[in-house]
Amino acid sequence: MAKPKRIDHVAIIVRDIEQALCFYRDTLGIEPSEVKDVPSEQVRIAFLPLGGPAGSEIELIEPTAENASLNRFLEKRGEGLHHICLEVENIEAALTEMKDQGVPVLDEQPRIAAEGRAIFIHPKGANGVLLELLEKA
Ligand SMILES: CC[C@H](C(=O)O)C(=O)SCCNC(=O)CCNC(=O)[C@H](O)C(C)(C)COP(=O)(O)OP(=O)(O)OC[C@H]1O[C@@H](n2cnc3c(N)ncnc32)[C@H](O)[C@@H]1OP(=O)(O)O
Ligand SMILES: [Co+2]
Repeated sequence: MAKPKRIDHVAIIVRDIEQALCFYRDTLGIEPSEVKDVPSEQVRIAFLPLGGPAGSEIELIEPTAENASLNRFLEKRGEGLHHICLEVENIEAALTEMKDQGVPVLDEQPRIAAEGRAIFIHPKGANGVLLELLEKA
């Protein structure tokens, strides 16, 4: 069983990363390790690490204009929790296991994520929460 090892990140969708950093960095005091564009996902991401190497991250995601799905999310629901990412040992094994169990996965193959390879599970298969399973690079 491809049991997840740990929470890798909790992703919060925002309209403007710089504005969101006024709270997460300047008020809460969590220094971003990196802010970068991930063109394959049409997003800009800020990583806010907590708890050292074995810890987790808050991931602020800002969709680019082209990302219809995430912009629809912002229109419908506003800013807020977007997905939770769980680290797995082997992403191919996790994908096979999810498909064998009839879980609605959004990927036929693992996709390139910011820090490894990932698959997504549709919220309808995970009690209303979008789940990302990630094998770290
Ligand atoms: C991988 C790179 C990076 C990293 O960590 O390294 C990232 O994490 S990038 C993150 C951005 N990428 C993704 O989110 C990829 C996976 N997501 C998708 O494929 C879509 O967003 C999807 C399929 C979850 C929803 O897209 P769709 O076009 O089907 O959206 P709809 O507007 O039609 O919504 C359908 C239905 O689902 C609800 N919904 C949508 N998003 C979420 C969500 N994040 N959490 C919970 N529920 C969600 C939406 O409200 C609709 O429900 P309804 O009751 O009909 O209103
Ligand atoms: Co993510």
